Amino acid sequence: MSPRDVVPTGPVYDAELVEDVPAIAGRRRGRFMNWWRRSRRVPEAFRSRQAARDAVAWLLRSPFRVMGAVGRGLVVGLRAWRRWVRVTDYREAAENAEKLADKFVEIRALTLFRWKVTGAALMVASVGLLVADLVYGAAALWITGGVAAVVLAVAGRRKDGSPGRKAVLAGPRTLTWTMDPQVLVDAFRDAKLIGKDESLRLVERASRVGDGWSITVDLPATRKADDVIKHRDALASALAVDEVQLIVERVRGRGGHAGRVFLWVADEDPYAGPPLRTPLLDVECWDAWRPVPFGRDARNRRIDLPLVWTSLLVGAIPRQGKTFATRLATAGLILDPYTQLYVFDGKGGKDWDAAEQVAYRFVCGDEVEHIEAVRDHLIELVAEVQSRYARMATLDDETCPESKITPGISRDSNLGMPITAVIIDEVQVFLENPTRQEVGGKKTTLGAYIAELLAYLVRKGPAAGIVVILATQRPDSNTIPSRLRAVLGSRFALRVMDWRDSNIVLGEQMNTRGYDASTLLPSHKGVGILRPDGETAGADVLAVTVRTFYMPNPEWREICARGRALRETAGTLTGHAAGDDTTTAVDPSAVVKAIGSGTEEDSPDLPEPLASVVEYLGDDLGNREFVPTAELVEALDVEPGAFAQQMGELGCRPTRQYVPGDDGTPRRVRGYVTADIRTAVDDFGSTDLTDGGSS
Ligand SMILES: Nc1ncnc2c1ncn2[C@@H]1O[C@H](COP(=O)(O)OP(=O)(O)OP(=O)(O)O)[C@@H](O)[C@H]1O
Repeated sequence: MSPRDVVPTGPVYDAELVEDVPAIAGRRRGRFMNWWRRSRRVPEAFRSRQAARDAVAWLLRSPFRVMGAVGRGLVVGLRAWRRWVRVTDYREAAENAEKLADKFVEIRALTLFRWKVTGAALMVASVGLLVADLVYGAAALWITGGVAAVVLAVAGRRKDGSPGRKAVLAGPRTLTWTMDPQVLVDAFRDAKLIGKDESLRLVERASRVGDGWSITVDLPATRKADDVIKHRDALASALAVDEVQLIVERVRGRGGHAGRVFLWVADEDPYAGPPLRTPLLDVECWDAWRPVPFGRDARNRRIDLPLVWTSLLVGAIPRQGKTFATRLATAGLILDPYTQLYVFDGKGGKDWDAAEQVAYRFVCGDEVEHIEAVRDHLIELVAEVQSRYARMATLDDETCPESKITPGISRDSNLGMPITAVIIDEVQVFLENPTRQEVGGKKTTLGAYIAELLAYLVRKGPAAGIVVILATQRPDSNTIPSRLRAVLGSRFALRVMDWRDSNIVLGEQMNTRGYDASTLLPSHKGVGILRPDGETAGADVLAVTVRTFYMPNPEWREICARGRALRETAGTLTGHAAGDDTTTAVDPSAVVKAIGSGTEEDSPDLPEPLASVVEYLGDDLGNREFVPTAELVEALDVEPGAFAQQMGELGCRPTRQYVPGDDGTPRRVRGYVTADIRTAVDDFGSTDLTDGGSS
């Protein structure tokens, strides 16, 4: 740089301040916005930015809407006048009665008369306006024009149901219906949830709740809230929002009834955003008897999962958060030092290795020796359940009021009946093992025997303090036999392949009740449908979509380490974690007797669509005589022609029978006699076994 490049400047002082006007203005604006959002004086509805934006848009649009209404009013007025002047009603009546020729002269005279009336009225109006203009000046014309515009705007306002004047709104209607509930009524009609002539009754006005709008409505008499839940996606489509944004719940108990619906429409995807941290990390220990914090629902309410006195099945396709969800439920039990843990991992990765330091029994792997070890531990536990019942019978009524474990019993080390949790990840690895073995003189497979042992523990164990948690990435009917599935109390389905798998996890016909885990988005990791055990949760809702808390490996390890420290302090560290893997000697015949015949071969796989029909009907297969084809086609979501053909090939031919219609009068419909379906199932079973035997 040459000296010529240096430019002379004035003196520069230390700490010279430069007034930053935009920054100050920005700060003031920020302060004002802060005050606006927090002040109690500003109504809740005005605090949201979206509401403010909407109000401004509404204001800006209103002149155009008025002009539009005036234009429509003009057209409506002209049309009405034309009908009147042409005596259209009289003319049509005469035409209908085929007397137009007779009445022609009369109609013509009336038409002429009405034209004259029109002419006279126009003359009077023009003269009146002229006089008013002369006497009162232009103001009279303005006032008359204004009044006429108001009259025309009222006549031309958008009214529902009038042909050609139906509101057509673009984009999401979420905010529109908060101002004009008629839009909500239209959406219900479009979704066919209410009839054309029916309407809704608003129990409460639309209001802001969390990051969304909520409203409670009463359906017309005879319409059911359950149907709205079932057809939630149709309503979401009519409201032009994604179905994950629309929450529909029945209002139950006091103030609720079968036709009262609570709707909540989220501003945006409620399951997006950063993962949620589990509150268990903030506690030193947890009481296993308390429901474990599991996640949050769309409205950000915490969902807790009771585990004692129930069992849990978690199902999902891979990489959706199944192991994470299972570990979350387990974490609550780990943080209770009085809980005994049997941890079996069929995957054999490192997902569960941290639990080894707290587990009473621990198996990780999918080799035969691992599966046999699991079987032996389960046999040990079945014997323990029997022993617990025997010991509870000897306790006095004060310690054990019913034949059920209590918190006091579970923590009394002298009684030796702690809450014992069996956690099995990738349970299909154990249930599908085909190694033949003989149990109680009958031939079976290792997998089938494990299924029987688990079914016993799930059925009989809860009252004796046994909690069974099973997770599988193959929630199909062959993997988890129905006799085991049927007794599992709580269910959690993350995303699965199709509605059948969803029903296998959540329970029969849950898709037809509006709960289908195959509709969850792949991007929603850790989001699933929780169907809590009705007995323990006392929940008002049948099922709820939950975004589980996120507990990655470091936090999981921290919880396990904390669990170990708690057990060391309480002196409850036993079994595998304490380096003791000796299995208690058990009399196998007593176990076989306990689980009953329990060692049946699995029933053969039925071909589709018979398997789905049998699954859909469940107990109804034995209880009902006839099932309409339309019902099956809708429930199974199949193409009617192909369905009838496949059923025919399996020996089920449709017949016609009378069934009660919606209004109670009998209707004759096509359908299948359940006896035929049962015969087809039996026939298939015997053929399959014969084939199997001959091969
Ligand atoms: N609650 C959650 N919030 C956010 N992300 C999650 C949550 N739960 C799980 N995930 C993400 O999903 C991924 C898969 O989770 P996880 O390992 O539990 O799946 P999985 O169903 O057990 O898979 P696999 O069947 O292969 O074992 C995790 O790596 C994690 O990043």
